[in-house]
Amino acid sequence: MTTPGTPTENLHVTTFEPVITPRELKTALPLTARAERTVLAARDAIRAILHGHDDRLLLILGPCSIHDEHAALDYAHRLAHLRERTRDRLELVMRVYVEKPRTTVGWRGFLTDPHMNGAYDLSTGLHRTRALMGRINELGLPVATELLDPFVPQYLFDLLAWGCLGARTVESQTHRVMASAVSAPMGFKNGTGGSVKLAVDAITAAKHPHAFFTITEDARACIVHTSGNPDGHVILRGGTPGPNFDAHSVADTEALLRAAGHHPAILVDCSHANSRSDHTRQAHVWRDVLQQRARGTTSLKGLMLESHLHPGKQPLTPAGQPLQYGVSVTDACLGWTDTEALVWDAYETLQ
Ligand SMILES: O=C[C@H](O)[C@H](O)COP(=O)(O)O
Ligand SMILES: C=C(OP(=O)(O)O)C(=O)O
Repeated sequence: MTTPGTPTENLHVTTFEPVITPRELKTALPLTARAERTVLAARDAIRAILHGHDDRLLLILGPCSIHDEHAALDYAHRLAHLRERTRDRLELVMRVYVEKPRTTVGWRGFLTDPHMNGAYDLSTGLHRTRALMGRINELGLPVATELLDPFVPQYLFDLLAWGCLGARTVESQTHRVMASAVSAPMGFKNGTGGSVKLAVDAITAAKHPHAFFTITEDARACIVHTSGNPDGHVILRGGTPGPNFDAHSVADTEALLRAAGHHPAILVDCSHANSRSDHTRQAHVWRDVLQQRARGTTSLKGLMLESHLHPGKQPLTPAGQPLQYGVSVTDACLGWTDTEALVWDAYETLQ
């Protein structure tokens, strides 16, 4: 649909394109009874871990970004199997990140650009993402993702066990008020500059009631009033000054959370600035945090790992050229063999 030109508006808009409504998408790809059980049980388990009623560890593992459903399901089958074998001590959830926040520009994720060619076929991205998240939940494996576009939750978030605001949006009021409406527990990353206070402020903001513009199930513009999200927690991911997974940083974070009146619940992201963007260093971060937890730091509730079927990353190839199977196209990831070994390390540490 091209835009009518007027002298004062839409000067930089090329097209408006109609999109399916949330209700139509959910009718085409409904939440099945099995998937609903996965979502509800995982949300309860994660809340219990965060609030100290369950002393298992929350592990959020998976690719930096989804770009290929087959590889994602291959990974999901393996993780679902591992989840079953470790569930007495660990709560395993899969990272299904489909919208990527970029520092400047770059591929913006499977939902936004599913053909990876700059066509921005968001309608197909929505369908394929909902289908994929549904199938992963059907395996009994809960889904975690980052909230980026304010309209996307209406289409997908009945399938979500855990959500987060990333380091680039944690200070954004738009995203904080959106988080206040999310039914799942929400993690808040420290800012890219390293400020943990931004994450603590985001927890405070998201815990409060808010009102904001969004769309209904039938895609009518509306104002939604929220009651606030009571399950916010900090994710330490390091920042410009360096990593922040060490015992001092964890103690400082705990103090900030308590001072703001929040339950001290902290996850550590082993990737990003905590690994200095070297995927192989994630193992060191993981083991260090497990040792802190074993020494009695109970505010450490879980870990996040960027992990795929095969280690490393690959550049996006020119159109038509095949990509390597199961290798990240965004941040470098650990491969499956190392991932499995780290999960068993966590299992043994929690003995
Ligand atoms: O997690 C992924 C990346 O770190 C994030 O999307 C930023 O990527 P960029 O700095 O390569 O744009
Ligand atoms: C973008 C991500 O992380 P951060 O917001 O910490 O950079 C991510 O986890 O994919």
